Amino acid sequence: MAFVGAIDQGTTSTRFILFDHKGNIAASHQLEHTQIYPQPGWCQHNVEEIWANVEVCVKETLAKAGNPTVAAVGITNQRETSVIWNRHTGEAYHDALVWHDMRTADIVHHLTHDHGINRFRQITGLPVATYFSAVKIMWLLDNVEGLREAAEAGDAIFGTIDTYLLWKLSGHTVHVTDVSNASRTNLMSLETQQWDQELLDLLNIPRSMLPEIRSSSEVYALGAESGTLPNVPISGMLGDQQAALFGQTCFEAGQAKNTFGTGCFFMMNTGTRIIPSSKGLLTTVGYKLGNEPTVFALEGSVAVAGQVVQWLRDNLKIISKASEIETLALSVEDNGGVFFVPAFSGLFAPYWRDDARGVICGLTGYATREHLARAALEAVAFQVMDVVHAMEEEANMKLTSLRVDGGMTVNKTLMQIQSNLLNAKVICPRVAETTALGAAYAAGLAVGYWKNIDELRVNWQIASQWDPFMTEDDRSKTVSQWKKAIERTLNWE
Ligand SMILES: Nc1ncnc2c1ncn2[C@@H]1O[C@H](COP(=O)(O)OP(=O)(O)O)[C@@H](O)[C@H]1O
Ligand SMILES: O=P(O)(O)OC[C@H](O)CO
Repeated sequence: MAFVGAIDQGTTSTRFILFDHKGNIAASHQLEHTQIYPQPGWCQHNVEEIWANVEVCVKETLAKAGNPTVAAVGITNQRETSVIWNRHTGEAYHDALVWHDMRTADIVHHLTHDHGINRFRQITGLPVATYFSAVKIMWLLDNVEGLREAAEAGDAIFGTIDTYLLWKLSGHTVHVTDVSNASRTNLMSLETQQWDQELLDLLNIPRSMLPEIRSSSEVYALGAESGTLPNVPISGMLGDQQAALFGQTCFEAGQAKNTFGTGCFFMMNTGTRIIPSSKGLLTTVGYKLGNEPTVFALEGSVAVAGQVVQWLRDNLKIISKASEIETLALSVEDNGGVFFVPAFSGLFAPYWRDDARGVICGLTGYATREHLARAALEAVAFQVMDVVHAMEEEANMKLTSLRVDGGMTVNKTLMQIQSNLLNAKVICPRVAETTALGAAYAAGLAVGYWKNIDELRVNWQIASQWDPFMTEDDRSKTVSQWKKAIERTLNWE
């Protein structure tokens, strides 16, 4: 029996998962990698460590499954995270700058002041922010000695993590990205789906260092003969949030999902229409299957979700493992008046305020670590509520149900809080690994393992569902306190 594999290279960990034709998981292996924090607000990853983890995850998964036939492999990845390496030696010039790294705040202020953000939004669908790759490339070119010269000479090449992994898997030959990842760089025109020369000139980024932009589902390369996936077609690439949208089979305009991982990412399929946002959402590429028309999406990105649980564990040490947050939160009736806005990387959608910093407010002598744990979970749900409300205003509709996935969905208390705040059903599918599944689907479609998307629709089934129970009065009181807490984060930096 043949399987389709997916490499899911996330912010905190890397997985390789084998799926069968029904979308069931046959085997998987996962490894965490080091988060390097050289200064407050900075975060970088060692791409050699990530690549080593990919190789181990692939080997271990294949061994667990008894070394089966692999029909195709897809790649899905933390998006925007940027690395530049030497095309001859393969060595990275610097650790990858992670999507939530804020070292580029000055570049952003300069660009916003001098050029305004509207031109970027018009062309790429994104505001100028520390989040996207363009300013990370500029920082690397300006701060790593000799790098600009190497880039201009054609020796240094850029990639998001999809591109880097494909380049490694192909035996250092193929330098390609997919249109969903390219749409997160702030350098790609949504209209042409090519790099935009006006923006490249403005930012002084040499075009020759950028990968070729291709669809999300086609054979890009065969795994190198000497590698861990010899001659296996690498035939799907999607940014991880777009992969989750695809894995959740949100194929129709209006269908939406929210992924609860390190951050939270709400995304709604908008069909073949590019819908500009006036409410602080991102207009982005959903996916493109081979030669079919590109499908677009609107996204609400929240920088800190599961990361706040890691922070309570690693920095405050009030829990020793992530699951303990639920036990603590459940041991109190409510948040005891405590509100926690984890604006560790400023605030992303719908606010886009890099001057914001985290606050814990409403503290009295009554507050305990249990209340803080509850406030942390509520913060995740409030942030998702904010982006959903922005989407509802933008699209003039009310969301009645939300498909969810990601590592935090094991937390049933969070799912119930989310349902209450949204006043909508929250639905978790049978296969919770929707990100990897989406990449596997893209890869399998390209090689005919699945014939069409109708074959994928039947694989999506409900595993659990949460219905709201909260009075409108209680909801509006707590939401208005959350808004006051948000106000207190602003104008800090
Ligand atoms: N029981 C839990 N309750 C709350 N958060 C959890 C729980 N288990 C894991 N998490 C959080 O989920 C996140 C991992 O989710 P995952 O989808 O694997 O993230 P990513 O793809 O961003 O690496 C971590 O930030 C972790 O703190
Ligand atoms: O790896 P995740 O799940 O934290 O996702 C990160 C996003 O792709 C950042 O845009």
